[in-house]
Amino acid sequence: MSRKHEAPAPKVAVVGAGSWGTTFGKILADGGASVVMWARRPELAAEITESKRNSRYLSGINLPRTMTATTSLAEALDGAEQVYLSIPSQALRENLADVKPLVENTGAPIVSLMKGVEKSTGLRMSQVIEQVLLCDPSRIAVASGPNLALEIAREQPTAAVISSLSPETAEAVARRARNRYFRSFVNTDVIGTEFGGVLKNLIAVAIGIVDGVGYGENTKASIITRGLVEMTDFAVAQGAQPETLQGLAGLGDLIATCQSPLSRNNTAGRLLGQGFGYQDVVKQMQQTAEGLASVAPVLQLAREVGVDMPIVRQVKMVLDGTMDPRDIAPHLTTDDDQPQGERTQNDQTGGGGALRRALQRAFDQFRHGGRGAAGDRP
Ligand SMILES: NC(=O)C1=CN([C@@H]2O[C@H](COP(=O)(O)OP(=O)(O)OC[C@H]3O[C@@H](n4cnc5c(N)ncnc54)[C@H](O)[C@@H]3O)[C@@H](O)[C@H]2O)C=CC1
Ligand SMILES: O=C(CO)COP(=O)(O)O
Repeated sequence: MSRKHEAPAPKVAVVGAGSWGTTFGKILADGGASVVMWARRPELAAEITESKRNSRYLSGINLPRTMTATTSLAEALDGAEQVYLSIPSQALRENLADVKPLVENTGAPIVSLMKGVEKSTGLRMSQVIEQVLLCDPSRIAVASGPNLALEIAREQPTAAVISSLSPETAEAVARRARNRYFRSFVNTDVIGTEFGGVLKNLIAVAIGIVDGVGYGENTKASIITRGLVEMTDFAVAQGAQPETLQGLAGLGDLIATCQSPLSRNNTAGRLLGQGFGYQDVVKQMQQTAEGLASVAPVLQLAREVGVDMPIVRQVKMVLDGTMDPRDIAPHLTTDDDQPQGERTQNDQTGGGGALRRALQRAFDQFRHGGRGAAGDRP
């Protein structure tokens, strides 16, 4: 009996073989793609290719047979239909210089899986990609959401958001990045989607700190709730749509990261709360905790748009060693003695926020041919 001719699996590339890059590679492979990872270390590339394992970052997980890895960036990117980037945010720019000539003429979507801002510039990862690759922003997408790598690697059902200024790009990526345990929604609010991922890390550090101190659920719920207000105020002032912060990339990721011991940001905060200094915490962390490097640039951006972020400010003071971790809670909302309303600063501008949102929405609809921008759409 002759075998039916099957179309070859489309090739996708993932740059960075840490916990998230490898997990995302598995998501893509389980969704039907042929995945080539780029790893820095030859022994890790060999382990992924030959043993279908990444024991350092994903202990106990079997990887699909359609996943391989190489230390050659050219080999990884050659013929890739989509390119996913998953390295620490502070290392993106230097790595993109090598990626640039290999993707210049391909038109393949470039997808950021990262959740940090560049310390030296305050730029989001999609902005760094656009700046270094000099590519059309409609080629760039970002993925975010409540996505703790190890849970997904264990195939626990999870949702994410893929965001791009181009709905077509977002949809193409979302179609590739889905399988029986992973569902991708789409939106066009790149600013909100990216900042959701960056900002929840900072609140997760705060939660870790109060956990380390030994405070309980009231303190943590207060920080999570007021943290979401801070996240929304900040992101909206940067041009995000508030709905995005209520979705998977905001509230969803905030919940997951703040309550999971798997979170590295949460873990780093807990060590700070237990009394370890910043340098000791960095030494003890085996994996990337993006929040630590994002605190200063986020506060700088907040100052520039006149948004107060009391929780993030206190995290910085703990990191700097100028605040005892036990003092973080009394300053939850403000140093001001005056009682404050619970609403966001955005709402307290007497309708200015609503007006800005309406204008932004109208602008986005115009830009995207009458289609709405925000909201996690399946
Ligand atoms: N682990 C998770 O659950 C999730 C992580 N993310 C984001 O994914 C990004 C990557 O994080 P993870 O994979 O978790 O970190 P990780 O610490 O597990 O792995 C980082 C990877 O980057 C490589 N790397 C380190 N420095 C490098 C450099 N200078 N140049 C090139 N490669 C370098 C490491 O060798 C490693 O393969 C971060 O922005 C993180 O916020 C997003 C969602 C979930
Ligand atoms: O982004 C994440 C979950 O969505 C992972 O959080 P951590 O980087 O704190 O581990």
